[in-house]
Amino acid sequence: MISSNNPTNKSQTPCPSNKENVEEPGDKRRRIGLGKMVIPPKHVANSRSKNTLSSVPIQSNRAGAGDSSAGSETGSVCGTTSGMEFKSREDVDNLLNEKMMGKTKMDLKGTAEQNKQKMEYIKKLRACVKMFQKREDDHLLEKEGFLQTVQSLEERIVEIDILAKNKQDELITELEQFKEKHSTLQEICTKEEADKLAAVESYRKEIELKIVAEKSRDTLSESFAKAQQENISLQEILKRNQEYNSSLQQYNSKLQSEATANSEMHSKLQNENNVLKEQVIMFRSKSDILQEQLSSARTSLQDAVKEKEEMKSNLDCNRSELNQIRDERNSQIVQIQHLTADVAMYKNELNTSCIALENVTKRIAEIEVTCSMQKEQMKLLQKELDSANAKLKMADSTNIETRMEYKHQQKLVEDLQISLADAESRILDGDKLRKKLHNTILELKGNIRVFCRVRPMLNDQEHNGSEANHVSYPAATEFLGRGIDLMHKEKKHSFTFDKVFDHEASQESVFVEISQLVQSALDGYKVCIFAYGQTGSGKTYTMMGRPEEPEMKGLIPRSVEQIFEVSQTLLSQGWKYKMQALMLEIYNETVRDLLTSKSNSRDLGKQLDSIRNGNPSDLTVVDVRSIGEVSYLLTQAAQSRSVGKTQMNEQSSRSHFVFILRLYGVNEGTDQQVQGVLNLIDLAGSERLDKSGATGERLKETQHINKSLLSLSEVISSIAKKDDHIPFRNSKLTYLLEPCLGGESKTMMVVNISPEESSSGESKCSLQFASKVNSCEIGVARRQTQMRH
Ligand SMILES: Nc1ncnc2c1ncn2[C@@H]1O[C@H](COP(=O)(O)OP(=O)(O)OP(=O)(O)O)[C@@H](O)[C@H]1O
Repeated sequence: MISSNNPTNKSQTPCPSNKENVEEPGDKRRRIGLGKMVIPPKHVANSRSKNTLSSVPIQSNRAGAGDSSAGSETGSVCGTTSGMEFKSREDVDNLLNEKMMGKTKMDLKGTAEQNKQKMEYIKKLRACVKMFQKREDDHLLEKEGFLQTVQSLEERIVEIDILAKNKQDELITELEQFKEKHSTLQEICTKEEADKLAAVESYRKEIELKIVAEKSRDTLSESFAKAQQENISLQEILKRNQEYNSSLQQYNSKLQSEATANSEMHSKLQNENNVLKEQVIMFRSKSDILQEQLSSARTSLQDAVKEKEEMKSNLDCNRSELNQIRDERNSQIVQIQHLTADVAMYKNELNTSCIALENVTKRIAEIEVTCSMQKEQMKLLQKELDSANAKLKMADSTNIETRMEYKHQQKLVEDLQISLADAESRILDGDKLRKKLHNTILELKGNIRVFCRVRPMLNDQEHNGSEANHVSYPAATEFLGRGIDLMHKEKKHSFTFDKVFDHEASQESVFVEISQLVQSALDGYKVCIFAYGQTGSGKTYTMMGRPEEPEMKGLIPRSVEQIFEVSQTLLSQGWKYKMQALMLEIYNETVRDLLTSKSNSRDLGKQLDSIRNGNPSDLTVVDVRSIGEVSYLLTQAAQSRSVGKTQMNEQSSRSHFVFILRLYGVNEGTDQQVQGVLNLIDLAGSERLDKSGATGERLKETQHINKSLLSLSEVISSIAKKDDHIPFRNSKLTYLLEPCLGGESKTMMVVNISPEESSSGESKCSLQFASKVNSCEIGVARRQTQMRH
């Protein structure tokens, strides 16, 4: 009985009692004839026919019912065998075993009962044989059907084979195509992979180059700063040396004047000495005379003493004579009195001689005192002379030392001057290298540089207790000075720019970062710096500042100062510059000249082409020769500019302010010519209409400002997407900025941010716009240089 596609299994687990599972061979044929895909394989068909007995349960009643001829032939048998069933091989075996249990057919001596049983048995056997014949017929029919089926199946198989072959061929060709495609794709893949690797490599190299360039820029800036420091300290040393030198010269001349005074004094003293010597000689001669007088007085005194002695002896003689003559005394008394008078006279003479002697002695003593005094004086003078000589000698030696020191200092000054010149040339070289590196970095980056500056809280805001907690700066080295984090609606937004200045950054520190860019204008580049941001965020402060206060000066006055100062120093290298200033504003989509009186000011919108090309006929172009002239023009322009009060800013710029400084440089030595342009732009502030509370004229202004800033953002988006068409002509502002944004110039944007939390939405928009600007590749700026004919 075939009830499934697995007859083998059926033979193992037949299910004869389950009639619902029984399937007629005819059914099978019908099933196969319907062409269903249940096709028994050949060997299954064979095994089925072979195992019919063993595997197919036998239903003799069905065989009997289905075969009328058998029924007629074995009618009695059927009658007696009704209900006889050969369900399985066991039934047949049982039948055969029944025979085995009884006597043999040949045993004819059995009872009638036995005969009846035999007849019954024979009937059964006949029924069994008939059933087998029937089954054989059925099987033959079935076999025929099977054969037909097999044939049709074989045909079908052949068809299917052909189809399969065709399909296989198709598949093979497809496979080959796929293989080809696969190999080409693999080639592309490997190429792509190689390109990717090359790109990654070149990107890595670029990053390395960038790092190297940044490092060398840093080291150069350091060495430049150092060189500047050295320069300053050398200049200080030089100044001090010069001061020291001049003080030495003063000291030297003082010493020389002292020396001449000393030599004058010396000669004077020598004169005095000579005079004194003459006096001494005179005194000596006088003394000699006095000595002679003294000796003659002494001899006369001796003579007088001798005379006195003689007289005494004479007196003695006379006394003896007196004694002798006492007698004769009376006669000789007169003689004695005469003699006494003579003695008295001699005594008087002696006294006068003594007095004269005393006088002479006194005079000698006086002369001796004077002489000794003069000797003392002479000694003193000699001492003074000696000390003066010693001083002179010392002054001479100090003079020599000073001269030597002077020479040494001169040598030092010369050395310092040489090293100063060396340092200056190194600074110049460093400057050149830095310029080159700066240009290389810009060329490598090829994009607009963007700085971000956060305004400090204004006084009244601080008093209101407003805090700028929502703005912070990442401390990671990678983002230090370049990153800014903004909290808006409890979400953190991080941005990175070329430089970020916090609220404490000074005007000077901002300018230092752009000074190289300003310098490029002198080198012949077009330079454009513009400030962008929400109204009241500090654009005008950044660009103009307060020019009257040195610390508060903004980028425009500082740039002008640098341009003029550097152009002066470049004179020594043969460069002569001519400069022209232009100032205009774009107000409500009209272009106005700010250097003409307000009454003369009219819309120059149609002249934007000529303004861009550098030959405007109606715009005032002023030749400027000094910082003062430009400052005057800036003040004039500031007065003409459209400014108004808004809810966000006391003094809000209601227009885009454009300051253009054209520079024409000629080098007399090399005949080289350069043409640079410095565009400094203070954009009007973006403003949310609901927040600004503007109405009437203010509303119109705000709408124009927002529209032109929107055009700017559309232009930036197009550049960032590298669109074929950039909508520069959508507004006057973008049309004017086209040369700056189109790759011809070195461009930098300062995005200004208000620190108040209430402005975080606008700050986010500004920072997002700035990021987009930062990612714009605008190409490489070209230097405008040529040779003079
Ligand atoms: N860095 C700063 N330090 C000190 N004060 C500042 C700074 N930046 C801006 N301010 C002050 O903030 C106020 C607004 O600044 P400013 O007028 O420059 O803004 P703005 O962006 O030009 O505005 P608007 O677009 O309306 O013209 C001014 O009073 C200015 O002096």
